[in-house]
Amino acid sequence: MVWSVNIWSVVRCLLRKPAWFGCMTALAVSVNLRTFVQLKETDQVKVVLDLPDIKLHNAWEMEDISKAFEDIIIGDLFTPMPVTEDLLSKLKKLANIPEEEVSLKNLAIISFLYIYLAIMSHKRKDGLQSLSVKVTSNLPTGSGLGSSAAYSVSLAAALLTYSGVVTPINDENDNKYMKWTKDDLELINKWGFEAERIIHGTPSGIDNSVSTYGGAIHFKRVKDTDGEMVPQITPLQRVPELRILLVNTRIPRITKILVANVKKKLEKYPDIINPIFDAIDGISIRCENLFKDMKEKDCDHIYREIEELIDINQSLLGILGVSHPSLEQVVQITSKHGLHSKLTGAGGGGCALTLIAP
Ligand SMILES: Nc1ncnc2c1ncn2[C@@H]1O[C@H](COP(=O)(O)OP(=O)(O)O)[C@@H](O)[C@H]1O
Ligand SMILES: C[C@@](O)(CCOP(=O)(O)O)CC(=O)O
Ligand SMILES: [Mg+2]
Repeated sequence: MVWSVNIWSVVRCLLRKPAWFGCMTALAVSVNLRTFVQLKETDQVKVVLDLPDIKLHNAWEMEDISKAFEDIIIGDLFTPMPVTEDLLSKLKKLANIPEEEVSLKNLAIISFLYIYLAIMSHKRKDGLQSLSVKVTSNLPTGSGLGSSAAYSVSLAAALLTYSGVVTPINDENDNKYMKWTKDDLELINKWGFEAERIIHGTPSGIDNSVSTYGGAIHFKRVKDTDGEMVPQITPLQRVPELRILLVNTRIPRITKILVANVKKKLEKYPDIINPIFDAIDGISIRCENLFKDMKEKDCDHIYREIEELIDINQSLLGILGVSHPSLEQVVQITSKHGLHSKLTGAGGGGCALTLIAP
């Protein structure tokens, strides 16, 4: 049986805020770049992970996988157990990955094993089926366009669908891509978030949310009745049609490391960094209000203000240490043509986005 699941991918909001801003506001919009997961039942008595986009092909003997199921219990199917250091060590051991080695390939393997073991452990009473899992994407990986979220959410959706936990719904108007009910999407998003925790360290949840729901969202983490910080996801009422140029500097970077560095800076200079977070929060909120005011005509003054906010945002992200000379070069070059650019995602290289105002 071959399954194929396609999930929206994520391009950063105009005025991005990174994960380290626990309760900050962020706007994120998705574009129609897809990540595809293909599951194939095989008789190889193995679990195969095929990631051609990063030139990775791994296989685990079913015997090792069965042992892992005994040793690695990953909580309840409907409330994913948070990823602990102990769980990560066990997953690294299963994958023969050295404890301290952080690489895109390793993060892809560990996040896959986490999702596979967690979800399939509830299906194994029917006997372990050998599977080949292939992931491909239209998104460049490790480039600040949220490919990790699309990867995490697609794997969650595919394995939850394959194991019968969620059920795709038919949409006669568009049967090109699989769709799910709101409740199923919520569960897919929860698992996607846990996998993002492996890849990002301390993600806010915005990337997996916009990968799951598509469209454009206002994202904020708020305190619930138990005092827990939980994501508050509100679809944006109005997103004007903006023309955005994405430039990929092709400078490789790892979000997990960038996020950790900003966290260190926050711990070292809380009185300096927190006001920067507040400033970027204000930019996101102001931008959302500008979007609401954008009508079909005479938006020049609004575009001018968004361009100014992009410049301020880029400078503030530079202070946080997540720009890069290659990104600054894009800012300089585009500014010579009267255009305004900022980094996307966690920065450090990867992509810059430029607003092409009419
Ligand atoms: N198509 C893909 N194939 C394999 N791995 C992928 C794919 N898309 C994303 N990933 C994984 O997602 C992670 C990308 O990490 P991250 O640093 O967050 O960059 P991004 O800005 O793309 O989200 C890496 O572990 C990468 O291997
Ligand atoms: C860390 C974060 O802010 C940016 C990550 O984006 P990317 O992985 O660089 O595309 C995402 C998040 O808020 O979790
Ligand atoms: Mg990412």
